[in-house]
Amino acid sequence: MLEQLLAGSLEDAMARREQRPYAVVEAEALARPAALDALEALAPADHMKVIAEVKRASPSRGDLAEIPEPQALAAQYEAGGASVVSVLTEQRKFKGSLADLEAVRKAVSIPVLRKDFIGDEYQVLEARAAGADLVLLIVAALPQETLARLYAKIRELGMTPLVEAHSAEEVARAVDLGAELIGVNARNLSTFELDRELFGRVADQIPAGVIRVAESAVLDVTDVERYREAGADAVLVGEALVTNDPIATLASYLSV
Ligand SMILES: O=P(O)(O)OC[C@@H](O)[C@@H](O)c1c[nH]c2ccccc12
Repeated sequence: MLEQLLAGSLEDAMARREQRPYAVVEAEALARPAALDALEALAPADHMKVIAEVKRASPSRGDLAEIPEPQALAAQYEAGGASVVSVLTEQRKFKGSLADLEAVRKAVSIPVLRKDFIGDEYQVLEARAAGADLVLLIVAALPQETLARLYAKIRELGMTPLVEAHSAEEVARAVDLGAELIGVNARNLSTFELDRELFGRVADQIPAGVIRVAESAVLDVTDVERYREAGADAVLVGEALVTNDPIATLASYLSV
């Protein structure tokens, strides 16, 4: 499934590239004001930080919410105290788009993450051109050399890579890249199975000074407490925020 998701995102990107060549998007990316400092926004604090996700649907959970105005939801996230807004831009299964990201960028002044299946520099340029400050890199999706190349490209454009792992081996590869922001996804993107204990098992492998994000399967405040006890600096939450009152839900998570 992960291979199909990546192949679909790359195919969609190559279709856009026919319309908007590399050099055009590169010029747009370079003309943007500097990216916001995501490491500062997510720096460890005396409470859990939240990366709040704009997420309409997923292959594992189906349709979640319509979100006709992603910018309005993102503004609520910011008002509710989120540190970063994550925008799913994958179209086929998550029903997102780069237009969502652009709309969100205009509506908030906190850092914005492009969440997609990234495998090519062109997608990184698109992210910056649309106003992203962070880009997700999924270790399981790519060989190490490709990850290193994309990691460097994201940094070169002033953005922060969020490097996502789903096993001890993948955390080691994220650390090898020099990642300063590592996400441990409880959901296996190949099988969609959840492993809620994974974060706790691998957290100690993440060096001091690296920001640790627990991703997926936060359904209530007890999940946030569990991740906090296991050493998470931040949680990345989608479903629980798009299916409940985002402001009240964020308030409860930020009290942890
Ligand atoms: O909706 P949830 O269970 O709160 O999960 C959010 C986020 O972790 C999830 O959307 C996610 C994590 N890694 C990904 C990679 C691709 C697509 C989606 C994701």
